[in-house]
Amino acid sequence: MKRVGGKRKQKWKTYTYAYRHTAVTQHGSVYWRTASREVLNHLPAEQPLHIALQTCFSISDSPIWMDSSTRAECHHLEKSIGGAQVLANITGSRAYERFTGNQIAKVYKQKPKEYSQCERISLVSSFAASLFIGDYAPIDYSDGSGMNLLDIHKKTWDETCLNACAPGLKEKLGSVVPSSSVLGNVSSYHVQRYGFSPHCSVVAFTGDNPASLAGMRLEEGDIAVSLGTSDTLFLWIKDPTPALEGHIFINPVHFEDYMALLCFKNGSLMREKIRDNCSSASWEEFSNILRSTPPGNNGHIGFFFDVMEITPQVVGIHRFNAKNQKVSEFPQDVEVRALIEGQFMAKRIYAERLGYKILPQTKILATGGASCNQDILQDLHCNLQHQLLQTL
Ligand SMILES: Nc1ncnc2c1ncn2[C@@H]1O[C@H](COP(=O)(O)OP(=O)(O)O)[C@@H](O)[C@H]1O
Ligand SMILES: O=C(CO)[C@@H](O)[C@H](O)COP(=O)(O)O
Repeated sequence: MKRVGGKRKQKWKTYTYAYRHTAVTQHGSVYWRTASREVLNHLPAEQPLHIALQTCFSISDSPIWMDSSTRAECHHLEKSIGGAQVLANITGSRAYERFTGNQIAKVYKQKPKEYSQCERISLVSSFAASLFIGDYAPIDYSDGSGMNLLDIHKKTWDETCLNACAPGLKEKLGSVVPSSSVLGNVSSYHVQRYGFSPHCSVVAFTGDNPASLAGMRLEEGDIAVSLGTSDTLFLWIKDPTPALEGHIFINPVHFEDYMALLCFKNGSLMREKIRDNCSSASWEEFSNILRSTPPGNNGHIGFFFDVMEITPQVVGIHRFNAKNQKVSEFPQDVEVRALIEGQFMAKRIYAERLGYKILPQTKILATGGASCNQDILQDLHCNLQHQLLQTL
């Protein structure tokens, strides 16, 4: 809403903001082929985007956050900057395989021709914004913090990190802007083809986790848990202390502040696997089991990492009985409870290890696909032992 008119004659004029649907997966990268800007600037209203843009990408399979094949590039980046902690102090995170700088370094190494044919690299968020404004959209501070390239204090690209990843990267990345920046109006393509108002403003797009922090109106002291494909835990902080575990991003609401985030890769896909094995592929049955088994699981505990976990870096399924003996399987109902309790216990332990305090007044807010499941939420509540608000 924007107020127009003088003090006496106040009117409120409503603008449509293409703002609500800006939450996209973090860390993924899109490689625009040379001369694509021209195409983007003059999209023909009679063509769908996938036809109009079909020649615009120099890499056809864009890497996404689930890729963990860049260990060598991570080592190289940390070595170039003086170590993992130095990198974390500058960019908010030690080198992570899914972080975009390392993904770009791999593209440059394995596909140098395609890299040189690329004039612009977008994140998934700035890519989506580009489609709306009909031009290359800048990367926003918050999502840009998930690249191992941005100095989160100076809010500029770090030259040493850029040079360690690939040549000519600064030009290909363009500028970075605060996450709440208005980028411009929606392009004529959207006005003509989809009937958008030509006055519709486009705000910078950002990653799903920063957008959740903004959308959930998180206050200092609150903790948010996202139960999507990945599980994440994040909070609003003022004084960042980057560590070798977890991430610090620039805050999407107040860019002088920060957000701390922990990411767990074995989230919903792991729960789906146990649901399929132990509760006839039914969430209802899964919930029945959670309701009919006691908190604490009579001392049985399990850690389930189907794929290499991010926090902590381990893989495999590890079950322990009440006598703390490692066992190879559990009865199905014990397995379901062990999974959920193990996942939420890990969140609490890792959050506390990083110094995040869960106080009596702390609100725990849950979002993401699995937050529609009251029984999973109940367990989250038991494990974090505080007031729980479900927001989406
Ligand atoms: N009733 C439910 N109980 C538990 N998990 C659910 C339920 N419904 C959906 N989910 C999970 O939500 C996940 C999708 O979450 P979502 O936030 O949409 O994903 P993303 O983070 O990729 O956008 C699915 O993988 C599914 O396992
Ligand atoms: O890698 C991270 C956060 O650092 C993930 O949380 C991605 O942002 C993907 O999220 P979903 O697929 O779970 O939405």
